[in-house]
Amino acid sequence: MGFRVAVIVVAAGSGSRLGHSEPKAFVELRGITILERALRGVFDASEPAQVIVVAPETRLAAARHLAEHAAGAASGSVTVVVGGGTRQASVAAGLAALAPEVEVVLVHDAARALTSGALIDRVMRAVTPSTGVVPALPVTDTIKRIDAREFVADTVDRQDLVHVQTPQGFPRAALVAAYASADHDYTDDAALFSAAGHPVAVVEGEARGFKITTPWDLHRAENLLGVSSGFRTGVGLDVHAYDDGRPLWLGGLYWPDEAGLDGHSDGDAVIHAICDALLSAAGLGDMGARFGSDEPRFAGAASEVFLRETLALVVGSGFSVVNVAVQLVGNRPKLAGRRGEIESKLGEIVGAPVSVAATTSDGLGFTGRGEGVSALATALIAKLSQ
Ligand SMILES: Nc1ccn([C@@H]2O[C@H](COP(=O)(O)OP(=O)(O)OP(=O)(O)O)[C@@H](O)[C@H]2O)c(=O)n1
Ligand SMILES: C[C@](O)(CO)[C@H](O)COP(=O)(O)O
Repeated sequence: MGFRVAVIVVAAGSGSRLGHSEPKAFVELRGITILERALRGVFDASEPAQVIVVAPETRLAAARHLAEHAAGAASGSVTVVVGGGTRQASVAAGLAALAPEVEVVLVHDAARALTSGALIDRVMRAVTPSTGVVPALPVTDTIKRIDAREFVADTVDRQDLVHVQTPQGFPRAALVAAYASADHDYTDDAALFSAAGHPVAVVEGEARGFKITTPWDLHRAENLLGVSSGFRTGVGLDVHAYDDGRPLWLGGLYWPDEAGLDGHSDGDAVIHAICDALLSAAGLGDMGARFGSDEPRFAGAASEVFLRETLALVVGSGFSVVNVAVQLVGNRPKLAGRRGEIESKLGEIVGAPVSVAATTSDGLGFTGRGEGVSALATALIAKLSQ
């Protein structure tokens, strides 16, 4: 199938101002990478397009995988190419991969992860055989020019100022020619296109199309995606008898010189209670239903495995964990000395704060008689908007 339109999504930047160790487009924004979120907007546009993702050399396979995932059932084709040392070089690499039949090219920053399909449509429709298009919004702050000493030199009239976003759309032939003759680096494609003598029209941008540049922007995007249909709580209880012949695993830690806990897996009551709390909060049943004790692969299993699988189920159902609290009831082991260790180990797996408390039952009941332990956990999770 031939495409009239191509969308080049530039994702090869390092994101130095964001300050993460991985390239910015591969940083997660509420469990989904910035690149995949940007691509969802692209695939939401009404006209199917050739989508060209420009990625860092080290992330080509990941970019392809994310793009195919974002495409889902949408029609469109995905091409992934290696980016360059500047945004402009990355766009040039994308232009070199255009399919022959493409007439209109949109260039879009992966960093504008929340841009809607509607804005992409608006830009696509406004491009003519001779005119480029940029989405723009009015400047709302007062703009000052400053001097070398960082003193205010003057106030700029903002009446005719806008700030521009992406995608920016262009007629293919004129854009390719403008890129071929560009003699210096421009901060956007429209500037390069204008410098080659072509007109650029403005369409209305959108507030959610802001560029994720700094940690503050990422935070803002996270908040915008935030909770859409409220919080849910869950509760989980687990009980295990002591077994002197087994090693003790509790709270994801190994406890030397302590009697172990009986069970089909390693008997880690703290983790099991947390798994049940998370599953119940998400309405996903319980551990028995999900990780049946009749399954040989769970015999003697480290309970960390259950927690990781539980998390995948919860997150896969569109939830994010807000926090987890768990209390152990038992005479041994004494958790206090290793509380921080447990909280940080489990918090890392859960991706949210986990607080751990412990108590004895004052000699009462099976825990008081030293026959075993029980653990009670609660979880708070939030449904995310997609
Ligand atoms: N060599 C580059 C530089 C930037 N970009 C892309 O251009 C878009 C806008 O760039 P910006 O947000 O400034 O990203 P970075 O250059 O990665 O950020 P920084 O300047 O903070 O390092 C981003 O989607 C980025 O991935 C690119 O593909 N290739
Ligand atoms: C293309 C752009 O996003 C339009 O606003 C912007 O110019 C990119 O600039 P940066 O310096 O690469 O962040």
